[in-house]
Amino acid sequence: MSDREVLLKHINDKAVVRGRVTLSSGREADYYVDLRRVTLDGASAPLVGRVLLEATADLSFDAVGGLTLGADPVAAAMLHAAAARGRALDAFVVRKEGKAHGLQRRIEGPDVAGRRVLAVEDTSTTGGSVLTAVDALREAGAEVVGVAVIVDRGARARVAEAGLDYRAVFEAGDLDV
Ligand SMILES: O=P(O)(O)OC[C@H]1O[C@H](OP(=O)(O)OP(=O)(O)O)[C@H](O)[C@@H]1O
Ligand SMILES: O=C(O)c1cc(=O)[nH]c(=O)[nH]1
Repeated sequence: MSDREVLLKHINDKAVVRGRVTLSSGREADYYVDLRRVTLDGASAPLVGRVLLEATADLSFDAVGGLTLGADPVAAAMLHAAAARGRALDAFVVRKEGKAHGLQRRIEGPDVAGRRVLAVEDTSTTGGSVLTAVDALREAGAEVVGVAVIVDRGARARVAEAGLDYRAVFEAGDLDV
């Protein structure tokens, strides 16, 4: 089985939860994909890193990250998968709000100004979270080369409308829901 096929099995086995749920956007849905149960799972996270590197192999970027919290382990998995291949890839974390103390940074990690970066998410439904990260990155002077997510739940059109290349490893229809 390919990494992508194994990852799909892990998502179906560990992350798909059926039942009425309120989503980040306030919308209601009949299932939830709790990808933190995959991206923070020791057996699954390496697959996430490799599969997302593969899905974005034709894009040129040297830092990856997104809006905390869902994006954080995705970026870390990609960083480690890249390092295992001898590729230098930094990660960053976009805070939901700026920090009032310390260095008051909205984006943590190595500086992104002037760099080509990839914005990631575990899952994207309306695209609101990832586009918030994109806005913060652009404000910080980064060039966002695209958006990559593990599971797309419908954000493709909105992200594309924002002029961004959108890579989703899986669509909702690929899942056992
Ligand atoms: O495309 P959207 O409509 O923005 O929804 C997707 C977002 O919802 C989830 O995060 P959540 O807002 O639950 O926060 P968390 O990452 O802090 O858990 C998920 O990790 C995405 O970030
Ligand atoms: O839209 C969301 O908030 C959302 C959907 C989903 O399936 N999983 C998740 O973590 N967030």
